[in-house]
Amino acid sequence: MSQFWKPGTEKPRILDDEEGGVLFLSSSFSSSASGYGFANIEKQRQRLPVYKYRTAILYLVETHATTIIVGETGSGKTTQIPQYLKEAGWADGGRVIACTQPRRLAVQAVASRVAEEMSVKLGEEVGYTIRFEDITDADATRIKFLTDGVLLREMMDDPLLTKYSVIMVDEAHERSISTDILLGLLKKIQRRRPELRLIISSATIEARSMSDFFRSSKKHQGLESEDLGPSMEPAILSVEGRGFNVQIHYVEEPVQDYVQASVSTVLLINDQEPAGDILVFLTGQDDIDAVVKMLTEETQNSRKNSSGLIVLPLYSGLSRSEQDLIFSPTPRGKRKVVISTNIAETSLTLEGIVYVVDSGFSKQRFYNPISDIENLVVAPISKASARQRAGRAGRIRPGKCYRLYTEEYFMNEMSAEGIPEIQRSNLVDCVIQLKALGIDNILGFDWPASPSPEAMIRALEVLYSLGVLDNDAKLTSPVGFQVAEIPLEPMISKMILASSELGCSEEAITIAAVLSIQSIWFSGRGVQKQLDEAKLRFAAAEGDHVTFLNIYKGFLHSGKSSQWCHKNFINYHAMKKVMEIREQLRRITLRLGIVLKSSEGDMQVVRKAVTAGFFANACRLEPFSHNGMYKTIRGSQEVYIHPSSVLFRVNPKWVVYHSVVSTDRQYMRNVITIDPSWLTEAAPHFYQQQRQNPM
Ligand SMILES: Nc1ncnc2c1ncn2[C@@H]1O[C@H](COP(=O)(O)OP(=O)(O)OP(=O)(O)O)[C@@H](O)[C@H]1O
Repeated sequence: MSQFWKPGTEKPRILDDEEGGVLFLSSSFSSSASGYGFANIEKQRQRLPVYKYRTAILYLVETHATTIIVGETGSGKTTQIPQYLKEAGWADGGRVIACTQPRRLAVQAVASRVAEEMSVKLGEEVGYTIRFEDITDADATRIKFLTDGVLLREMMDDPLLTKYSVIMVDEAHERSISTDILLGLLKKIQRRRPELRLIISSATIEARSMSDFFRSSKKHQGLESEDLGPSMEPAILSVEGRGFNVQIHYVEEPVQDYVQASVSTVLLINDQEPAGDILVFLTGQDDIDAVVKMLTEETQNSRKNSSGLIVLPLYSGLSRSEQDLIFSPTPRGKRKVVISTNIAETSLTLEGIVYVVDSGFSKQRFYNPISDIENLVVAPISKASARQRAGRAGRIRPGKCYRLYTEEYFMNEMSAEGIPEIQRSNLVDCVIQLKALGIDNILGFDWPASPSPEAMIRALEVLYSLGVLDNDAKLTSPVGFQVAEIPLEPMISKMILASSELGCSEEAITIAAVLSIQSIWFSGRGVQKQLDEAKLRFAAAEGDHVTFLNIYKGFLHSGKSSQWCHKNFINYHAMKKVMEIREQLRRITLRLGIVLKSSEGDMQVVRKAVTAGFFANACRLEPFSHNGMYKTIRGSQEVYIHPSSVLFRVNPKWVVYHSVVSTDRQYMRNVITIDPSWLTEAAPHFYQQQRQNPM
């Protein structure tokens, strides 16, 4: 491999020695630990770098309201600290220790691991909660893993999060939108509950700014403690040492096509490297499915070595059984290749992984408040992400990471850290959550990183037009509160509420369930023709949402058959997930007093309901356009119908879309035809200007 790859020279450091006030201890894996597997879990726990800091961590948590822990990936922060806290009595007297993660998959995986380490049944003493899945026991659970989004939702019922004694916000360096909102709110809660302990754990050196963030509040509020309570000054602890050594290799020349390059790299590793599974980081379902297909063909074409490859995709929305395959042990003589989005980037330990292939890209959200479009864009990752990705190779033995970019690029061009999600997202969701928690002055909210005022104003405007906020920017009753209560994007929730009045709530919850997952279609290179033919069998002239209803009906008719899905190029596991989510939504809507009713085939009301939620995403086909160019009504942005839509090349005059992805152009995904008069009916305020200037 040496003619394509060269070993890297970088020696990453965790924290600057010059940083004052940082408590340093030193630890690393002992060399004897580098074997394959340990005698038992307890020994394994004690060999993690974080173990040497156990006493220090417990001391700091006891004496400080906020402790910031910085440690490299694999040092044991996530799995060990909650257990140390439990052992030290922080879960006594019915109290609960919470540990948040930005990603659902990480929550499930880490909870399973901790339950295993503690020899308890998952869902009892150790449990987890993610959206649409609660594996906890209200009486028994003492350590609870949950997504940061779920903890935010819990605040709606219990604003001071009274059942928690310690909340550990893990992977804070990822700066997910929910983590940032959570940090702002936790800071507020601490003022009311000084006994609550916070642990902010991060893999990068942002500790200093995080500490300033928590420090400023106490000083401002004059809450510097004078009694015997914990110090309000945040403590910072740097856990040195990480998992096993990971050798980094870079390409010598930039690669043109990372999909092709990932395939060749996997095959090269398979040909030339000893046993060990491979984890490949790509950007989304499309390129993952393409690589899975190319590698699967390779194994079937009986290349001498590649027949032993087990190729598995990994992206959000996989079913439990598909996930289990990823985590299950690799059979003897085989090599697993997991092709993943960045959901495997943090907190996951996939036991057999020895090799990581990093494309250097991920799909990221970028919102432009001027055009009012939130794009999902394939963009370069940051150094922090690259290190996390490499870290997946050194979890239980030494590993290697192959970066599909040059060392020079890594050193000189890659940004150190990503932009916090809150500064590149549409804020509709975030505003409604804060409003539901009674935070009225959103512009004045204490953010770890301030979102742009333009994005905030746009969000307030959309929520006002959705009927969720009133003239005083307070949640309306009942619509605003109901929208906040449904754990979906506010526009989808509004569609469901509108459907109740229009008599098509059965259809609306089906559409909502399908929109909540990535795609129900099977995809992959080389099957486009069959896929297009399959789509035609269900395609509805009204657009994708009605097509989803046809598919759902067909699936039910088939007796929810996997063969039926296979024959029609529909992803069976995705359909099972749709059924699960739909069932949950049915329960939630019933609780909210929404009467479930079918429109019995009247698709006009269904389209009206979609418009009532998604009016802000309305577009008109440009007159005389020969290439299917649309312009958004608000913002006048150029957009096109995505080739995956049943309306691709049909190009009806008026449409609303669910989301936009950017590749060579801005493409609308999930598109439905509308009558423009419904827009002014649904959102008179929003379309005021267009009325003055007739459409
Ligand atoms: N499911 C598992 N099977 C085997 N070992 C595991 C498992 N989960 C964790 N470990 C071991 O525990 C170590 C520490 O994992 P942990 O997730 O606590 O680290 P971390 O410091 O939080 O890293 P990250 O920032 O990547 O989450 C792993 O490197 C691995 O050696």
